[in-house]
Amino acid sequence: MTSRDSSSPAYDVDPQVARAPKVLLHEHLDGGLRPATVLELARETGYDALPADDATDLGRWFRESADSGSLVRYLETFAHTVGVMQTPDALRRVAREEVLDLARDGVAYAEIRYAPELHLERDLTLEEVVEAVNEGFREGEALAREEGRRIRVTALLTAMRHAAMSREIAELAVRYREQEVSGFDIAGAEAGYPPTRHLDAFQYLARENAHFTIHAGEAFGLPSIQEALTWCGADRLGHGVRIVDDLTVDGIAYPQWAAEHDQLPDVRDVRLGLLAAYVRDKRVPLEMCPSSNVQTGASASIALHPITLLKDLRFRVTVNTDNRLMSDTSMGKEMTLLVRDAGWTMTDLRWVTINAMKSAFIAFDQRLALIDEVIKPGYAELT
Ligand SMILES: O=c1[nH]cnc2c1ncn2[C@H]1C[C@H](O)[C@@H](CO)O1
Ligand SMILES: [Zn+2]
Repeated sequence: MTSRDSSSPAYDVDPQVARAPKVLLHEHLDGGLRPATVLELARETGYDALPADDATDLGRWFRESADSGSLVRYLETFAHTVGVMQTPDALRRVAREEVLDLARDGVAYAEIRYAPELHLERDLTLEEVVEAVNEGFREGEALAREEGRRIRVTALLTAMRHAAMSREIAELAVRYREQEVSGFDIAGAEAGYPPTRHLDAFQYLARENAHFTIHAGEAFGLPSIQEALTWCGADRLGHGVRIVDDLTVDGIAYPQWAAEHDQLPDVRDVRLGLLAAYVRDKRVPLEMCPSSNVQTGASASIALHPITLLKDLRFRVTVNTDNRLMSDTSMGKEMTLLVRDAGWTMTDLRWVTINAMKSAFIAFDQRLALIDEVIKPGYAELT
């Protein structure tokens, strides 16, 4: 059984983790709605296909449906969030609330991604979608400031890997680069849709000196990671968890070793293949999302999630939520789980937070300022 035990008791965010400044590089706008907002927007916009009519039941439905052990089935749940995000007001509200929720979770900097092409059912233009979301992000930042919380959010524009709009979306991202759109991504079902399908978009972005990340090494293994990095030139990997397929433990391929052991290996027994060594040597940021991976079957549990091994091997690991609604999670919860189930310390959390800030798509001086003025002092205050 690879899916998460959905009957496990609710747990609280560790109080010290709650106070720590956080950086989030991998969160989907359409995966982070409040259940009550999904219900209200459905009512307002006439969307009548929701599977529950009460916020608690709906939240549970999303989490349990996403607990399928399959990325493809996990992605089916997005029909209901995307379904209610088809008007400027709805997009603005969702964006505003997400920023506020992240700020309350202690997030100081976030890159939130979404696929503009999924929000055209009611004749919005791609530009109208981006502008509505941007307005919501700015409103969310202002509301957070009123609560005494400082957060900055930039957008990543995603193209769906099964579709054929990546070049257009890449151009859109470049057009809005001065308006807090910091990069580009491809997402959706991975198997059967290799990153090189979108080479034209990536080569365009490279010519424009623009940044992009690619969902790779989540539901499909090393060839996807190899293509994303060496053919497409991705700055970061979305998930990248399957890079462990290129490790050996005592001469045994890691997946086989892991199937036979109920623990993580000693790092001294681990050897890196050429691709894994390349990822570590080049400091390629891995946008890892532990709970999401347990739900889609990429990892058996948080305790056995490769993020801990990769951290101990000093890969450039970052911790992310992916989809707070589908995983019933937050940055505080992901970090608490790593402390509780995988033995992480506050020093580890500080390290991955600085890793994430270094790997963000905003300008170097701005990243440095957040590290020196927010993250380091924030962690110093915890002790
Ligand atoms: O973890 C994921 N892997 C691949 N695609 C994903 C994941 N989470 C969300 N998506 C898809 C579904 C959304 O509708 C889309 C844009 O945010 O991205
Ligand atoms: Zn994702």
